[in-house]
Amino acid sequence: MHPDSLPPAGGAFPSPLPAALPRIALLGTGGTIAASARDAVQLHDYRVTEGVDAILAAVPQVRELAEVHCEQLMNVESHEIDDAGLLAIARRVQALLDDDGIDGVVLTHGTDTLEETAYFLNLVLDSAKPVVIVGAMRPASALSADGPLNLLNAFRLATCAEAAGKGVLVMLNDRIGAARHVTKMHTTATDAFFSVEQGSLGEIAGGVVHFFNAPTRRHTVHSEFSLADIGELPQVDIIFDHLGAGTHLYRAAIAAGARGIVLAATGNGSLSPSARQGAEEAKRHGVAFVRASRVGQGVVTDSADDAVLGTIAANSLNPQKARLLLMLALCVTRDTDAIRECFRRY
Ligand SMILES: NC(=O)CC[C@H](N)C(=O)O
Repeated sequence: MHPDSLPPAGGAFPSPLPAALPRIALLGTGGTIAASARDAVQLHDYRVTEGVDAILAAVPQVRELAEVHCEQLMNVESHEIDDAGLLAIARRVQALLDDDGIDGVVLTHGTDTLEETAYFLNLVLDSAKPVVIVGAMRPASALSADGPLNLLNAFRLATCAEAAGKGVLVMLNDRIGAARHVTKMHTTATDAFFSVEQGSLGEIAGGVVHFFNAPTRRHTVHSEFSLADIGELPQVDIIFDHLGAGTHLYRAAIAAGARGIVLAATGNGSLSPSARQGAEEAKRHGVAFVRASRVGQGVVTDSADDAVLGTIAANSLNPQKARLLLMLALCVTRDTDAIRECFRRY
């Protein structure tokens, strides 16, 4: 060894200053990740009881990855979140992303409507900083609870340079989902989330983030939608079509002030006779009408009837995501062709 590289007599080299940890905001909204049940084998009948501080305290390893700024936005099951709550979440996330002292955001959320919040944020947030939404399928009190590892993985992702600029990401069961594609496909299993068309963006294995894909649809900094343009979200209702459907739900939606209707149509966006009458009624009232599919996979293709009825194909968005895109589109335009273009672009 060269004498210069020897430690000074009687001591080690002065240790380098520890690198500053990324500063991540952890926002709690509730859900199963924040829930507990009466005993460890009670997996499905539980209540939201834990604050986001307690969720974080259960995973001390997070503190090795990030300096955490914790905030409780609400503490509810995600099927209780309304449009005003969604907007409030989005505005707070944006404010934190605008803060130079914050490098990324992790949001805990119930899984039932997680994909809706994820897709909405993906469309409205104006930042390339990582935003990761995380939930759990088993309550915190359960044997083999999945929340703690999901949370650690969410921080691994939010502190990974590669996660920047990829839109809003969803972390459950080791897999990285893109907000545009990921959807809940199982009622109770820990592998409840899938991205059917695109597959996962990547996974966390061996504690390391691995990306395999990137989102192809516009999002975040490339999206034309902005929270600044939104006062409140317009009413858009989803109607589920089926054999033997009636026309009353279309009339009710229009009478209740809907500015848009999304049809969870059969097959490739086919309209039952009642849905067709509903679309005609919507057109008479200037209500936008989107044909999504109840099938769960595939693109709803354009139809010659769209020109007659003024209907809009939802591309591959499921009805609940099509609803969010239609709400945002209606904030900026009433033009059917412009809304059609949104469904091709996002
Ligand atoms: N696994 C879950 O998070 C579902 C629990 C609850 N229904 C929610 O969405 O908040």
